[in-house]
Amino acid sequence: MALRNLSKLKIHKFGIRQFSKEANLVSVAVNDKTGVATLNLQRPPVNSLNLEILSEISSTLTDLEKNKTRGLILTSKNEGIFSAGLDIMEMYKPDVERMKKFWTTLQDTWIKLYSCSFPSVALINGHAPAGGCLLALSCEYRVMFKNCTIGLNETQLGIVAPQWFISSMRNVIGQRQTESALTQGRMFKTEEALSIGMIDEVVENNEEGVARAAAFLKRFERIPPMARAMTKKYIRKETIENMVKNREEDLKNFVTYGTQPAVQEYLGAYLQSLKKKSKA
Ligand SMILES: CCCCC/C=C\CCC/C=C/CC(=O)SCCNC(=O)CCNC(=O)[C@H](O)C(C)(C)COP(=O)(O)OP(=O)(O)OC[C@H]1O[C@@H](n2cnc3c(N)ncnc32)[C@H](O)[C@@H]1OP(=O)(O)O
Repeated sequence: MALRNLSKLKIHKFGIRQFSKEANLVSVAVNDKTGVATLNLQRPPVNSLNLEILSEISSTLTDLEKNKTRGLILTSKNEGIFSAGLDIMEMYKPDVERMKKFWTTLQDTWIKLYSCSFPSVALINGHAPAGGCLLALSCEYRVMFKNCTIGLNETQLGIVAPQWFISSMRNVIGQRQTESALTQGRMFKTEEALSIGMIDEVVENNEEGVARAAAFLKRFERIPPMARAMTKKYIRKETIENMVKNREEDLKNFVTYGTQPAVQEYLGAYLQSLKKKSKA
């Protein structure tokens, strides 16, 4: 059954039900027995995050919150790529009004994911550069496939990861590792990411990944949800408040900095290198 609004969702016992948003850039499967929702990113070819998919992720998170979901598994329908990060086309030769809407929607999505009351796991079943890494870092637990890469590679593109991207990483792997990783724009292989605590577990395949994600969520079965949610809120409060307080300035920085000729040149060259690679 396709539903436009998950808030109309009625939970039946047992079974898994699939829901797709109107444009189908994400789909949601709710396990009626556990109340756990799996949110699949499905924007071929590489789940790059443009305005439309971010809007769908954002509204899905609102719906899941309203429906008191018991947990979230964030993953990709496109095995091999979790998400290629922000869609560079949103930043290259941009229409400034759309660019503003795009960034505001990214901010909203991050706030909702970072502060969601339910436990969240990223099942990283493929590469997760930049914005893809940000989504994963915003969850509470990360399970990752072998032979993939993850990291905030912005400096390699000649752009700067905003403060809240940096805080999201620092809160997981600490100041020293973050400084070293971000100044180099370093992408970590799965085993390296595990060794610095950027991810929590390595899995062989999707079945094992889903099982490990479910096992993490099960840890909260007997923890009163309100106590859990308040604790998470207190722990993440400072990071979220900093971002919310500065979001207007962050938007201004993004537009001012992102439209500079030197930055546009870097982005253009990077896009070319991606295209050449895919044609080789
Ligand atoms: C002072 C304060 C300043 C504050 C603000 C300033 C700046 C803002 C900072 C903005 C932050 C941005 C964060 C980001 O997320 S930027 C995006 C970074 N992403 C990447 O670098 C990933 C690039 N992609 C890859 O590495 C690979 O594509 C891959 C994900 C590993 C997948 O590899 P593969 O399966 O081999 O696929 P292809 O490489 O062949 O790609 C297929 C297809 O998709 C296009 N594409 C790939 N990634 C993106 C992308 N992120 N955006 C748009 N398009 C992308 C690629 O060009 C191919 O297209 P064609 O088929 O047309 O050739």
